[in-house]
Parts: sequence; C-alpha cells; structure tokens
Amino acid sequence: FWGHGAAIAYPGCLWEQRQGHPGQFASLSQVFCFPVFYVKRTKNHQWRCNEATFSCSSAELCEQWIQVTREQLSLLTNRPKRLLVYINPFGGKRRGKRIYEEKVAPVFQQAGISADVIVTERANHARDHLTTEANLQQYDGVVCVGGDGMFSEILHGLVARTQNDNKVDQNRPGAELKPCMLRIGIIPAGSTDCICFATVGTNDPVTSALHIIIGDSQPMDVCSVHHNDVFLRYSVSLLGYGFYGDVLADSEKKRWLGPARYDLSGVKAFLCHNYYKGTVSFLPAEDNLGHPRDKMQFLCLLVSKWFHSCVAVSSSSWKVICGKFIAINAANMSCACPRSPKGLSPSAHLADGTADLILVRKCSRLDFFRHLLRHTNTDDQFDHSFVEVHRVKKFHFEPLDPQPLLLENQSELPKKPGFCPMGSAQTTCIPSAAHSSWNCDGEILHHAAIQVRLAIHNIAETVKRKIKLRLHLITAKVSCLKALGKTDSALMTHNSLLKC
Ligand SMILES: Nc1ncnc2c1ncn2[C@@H]1O[C@H](COP(=O)(O)OP(=O)(O)OP(=O)(O)O)[C@@H](O)[C@H]1O
Ligand SMILES: CCCCCCCCCCCCC/C=C/[C@@H](O)[C@H](CO)NC(=O)CCCCC
Ligand SMILES: [Ca+2]
Repeated sequence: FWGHGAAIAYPGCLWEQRQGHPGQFASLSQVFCFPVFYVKRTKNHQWRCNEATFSCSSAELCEQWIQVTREQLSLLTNRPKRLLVYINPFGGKRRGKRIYEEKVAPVFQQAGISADVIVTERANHARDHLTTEANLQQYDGVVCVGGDGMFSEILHGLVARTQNDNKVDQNRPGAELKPCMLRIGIIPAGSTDCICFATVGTNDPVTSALHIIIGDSQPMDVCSVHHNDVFLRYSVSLLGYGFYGDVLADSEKKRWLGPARYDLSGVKAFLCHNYYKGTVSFLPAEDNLGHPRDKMQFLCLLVSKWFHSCVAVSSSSWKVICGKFIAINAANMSCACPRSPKGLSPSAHLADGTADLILVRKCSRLDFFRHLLRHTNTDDQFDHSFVEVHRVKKFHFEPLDPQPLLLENQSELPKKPGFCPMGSAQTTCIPSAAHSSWNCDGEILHHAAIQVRLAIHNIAETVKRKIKLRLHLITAKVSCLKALGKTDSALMTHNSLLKC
C-alpha cells in the first residue's frame, strides 16, 4: 500500500449498471459493480482519493466481495472511527471552517469516520476543553484545523490532561512526563503550518485528511520550557530568540494581515538587524547520534541511539558559549514550511530525543541575508563562520543583563493585542534593546532566561517503526528475487540482512 500507491479502501453501495442503448432493441445485460476508494500519491508528497470500479457477473458475487473487503478493513485497528475536531475560524486566511466543511468532512464521511466538531470561540478554548472537560474515552484521535498555534493548544491540552490523570507535576523541571495515547491530526489552515509541512511533506488539507483516515502516525519529541522552576510551555518545532522572536512579536500586532504579516515583520526585523548578548549552555547529544550537518542514515542513528540508551551512561558534559547573537534557534524538527521547504535544520529528526541548536552570531547584514537566503535553496545555511550548530538534549539561555521582574506565571499576563509586558523596547527596532523574546512554536514567551529539555520522546517506538518498514522492503525484494529465479549474491545479501 505504502510503496505502490494503491489500496482497497471503503467499499460503497452496490450499483446496477445497464449496458446497451435504451430505446433500441439490443438485449440488456446486467453488470454489478462496486466502487473502491484508494489513496493515490501525486507530486510533492500530495495524496488524493481515487476511485476504482470493480464489476462482477452476479449480485451475489458482488456482495461477497463487498463483505470480504469490509471484513478486511475492520481488521486495520489503527484507523480511527471517532474523532474530536477543533476548528480555529481565525487561523491563517480565516478559511479553517470552509476548508474542513468542503475538503475534509466529505472524505471523513466517505471513510465512515464520525466526527464531533467544535468551532473555537476564543484563544485557548480547545486547550481548556481538552484539559478539563472532553470525554476522551470515546475518541480515537483529536484533529486540529488551524496552524501551529492551534496544534500547540491541542498539544498543551492533551499533555496537561495526561499528566493530571497520572498525577505528574508538569512544573517540576525533572518530571518524567507520560506520553499521550491519543494521536493529533493536523488539517493545515494556518499561516506557517510548519508542524504539518515538516511531518507530512506538504500543507495540503486533503493529504492530511487521507493520512488521518488510513491511521498514519508519526511520533515526535516534545521540549519543555521552564523559567527557573516555573513551567512556561511545550515546544515541538521552533524555539527562536532574536530574529524569529522579533519577527513574531512584531507580527502579532499585524494579525489582520494574515500570513503576509510574517513577510512584513521579517523584512522589518532584517532591516533592524538587532543582536542580543547572552550565555547559551547546552548538553550535547552523544556523538553516535550524528551531527546536524552530516548525512548519516536516520535508521543507523536511531538504532545506535536506542542501543546507547539501553546500555550506556551519557558521557557528554555541558558546554558554555557567551556572545552576541542575531538568532538562537532550537529546531526540534526540520521546521520545513512553504517559505523554507528544507527548513531551519534539514536533518533534524522527529523523534530522536534531540534538538538542533543553531547559533547565529553577530555578523554583517549582507552575511545574515546570505544565511537567510540559503534556507530557500540547496546551499548549506550552516556553512558560515558566524553560524554554529549543535545537536543537544538540553540547553539554557541567560541574557547578559537581568530582565525586569516579571509575573512568575505568564498566563496571568494580560493578553491584549499589542500589549508587551516587558516594555516595547524589546520588540521594536531599537538596536540597543537588551532582550528579545522567545518564539515558541509561534507563541511569544515573556521570559528571556529559559531552561529547555527534551521532555517526551519515543525513541524505541521510532526504531521499531523504521526497522519494520525496512524489513517489509527487504522481504518484498527477497520475494521478487525468488520469483525471478535469482539465486545470486543479491538474494544472499538480502537473506542475510533479514536474518540479521
Ligand atoms: N476562536 C478563536 N479566536 C481567537 N483566537 C483563537 C481562536 N481559536 C484559536 N485561537 C488562537 O489563534 C492563534 C493562531 O492560530 P493558528 O495557529 O491556527 O493560526 P496562525 O497563527 O495564522 O498560523 P501559524 O501558527 O501556522 O503561523 C492560536 O494561538 C490560537 O490559540
Ligand atoms: C531573502 C529571503 C529570506 C527568506 C528566509 C526564509 C526563512 C524562513 C524560515 C522559516 C522557519 C519557520 C519556523 C517555524 C516557525 C513557526 O513555529 C511559527 C509559528 O507558525 N512561525 C513563525 O514564527 C513565522 C516565521 C516566519 C519567518 C519569516
Ligand atoms: Ca528531534
């Protein structure tokens, strides 16, 4: 199914089709048909729903086929049957509701999935509903229709609910967090849609709906962000200080512009060319986990990581870097999006328990422009003397000058648009501003000093999935080689791989 782009999906009703030309005296023959819907892969990682019509010579045979097909489909337990859907009507170009109703609901219905839909009425509506109210027992998954901010709401709701149910204190920086059992589906309807793009390869609502229907899933790392001992937020994609923090803070005042706000604020932040002084300390990942700049096979890295985590004690030690930074970015996944199809860190992995920490030191405007431009083409954006990149498990940031005292619980901060509790000097174009703010998956953090760790990851699950997939491919190759009557070295190599 995966490799060949076609699979039996949802048998529909029985059709009766008459051949010949009514009105003419041709004898009528009856053909009994049933449609089968399947996923077809098209260009740029996009999927579409195709339909094939099968015909049988008798109604009984046709019914038998439909029955058997339904039985086989019911054995696929990873396919969801009941979903809880949250729609943000104000994300991106404000098309969330329409996208769901026109492009997603019809395919869910065709696939026999029932959905309870909640259109959010305020920010954090979905998060609060998931944390305290939703009866999650009755669902196989939660779907968010919106952008990265909406995904973040769902993530926070589900993680908080899981920790509350298991009596885990999220505020404790070293707490062993419990992974959530429910999967989150993303129907992209936001401005960046980075989490969808980086996991699926495209930000196309129909493709996402089809991934959800066939029960596809992808584990990912979750970073927790603390300020001293106070929990601030979780992050799954970008934690960015300096450039991306300034872009976000400025863009929040321009929400009415839709996705274009990021372009305008991006140009503004680029022209301001701010840099920030501070100290970054980090715990590097073990060497065998690879480096953000090497091209080592993901599977090798994972197996190595898994093995290492089973038998070895971490030998890395903390490193400290002080300096003047234009940007400090922690990419927990590639952060690919339509603006940058390969992302901030093209070889960052989705569920390996590490993030790529990218430090862009003070440099000329022209050099920074060259660095940014390389995010849009195939050149290596790390190949500059002022850029360094480390694969890390934890990191801390401390701005050089202490920050004005903030409320410890930032959720108590007023949420009025444009209100910035640390003073506008932080986010406007004043070259001497002491602090930027953190861009945490598109949400602003009001503390510059933060401590970050990879809090939830599922390496064993990822290793298992990748090995299973590889085994499928090798088994298929062995079958083909056997069918072709090959007994040469290729078959032996594959057979020994299988044994291994
Ligand atoms: N009904 C609502 N009214 C106002 N804000 C909402 C509502 N529902 C959700 N939100 C908030 O809107 C914010 C932005 O939403 P979303 O992420 O969907 O779009 P975006 O910011 O345009 O896209 P991206 O995050 O991909 O750049 C989120 O932080 C979310 O909490
Ligand atoms: C000369 C041309 C230079 C063009 C350079 C483009 C580089 C683009 C890199 C984009 C990285 C996106 C990282 C993802 C961040 C999301 O969590 C966040 C919320 O959706 N979006 C932004 O902060 C919005 C960020 C928008 C940045 C412009
Ligand atoms: Ca990662």
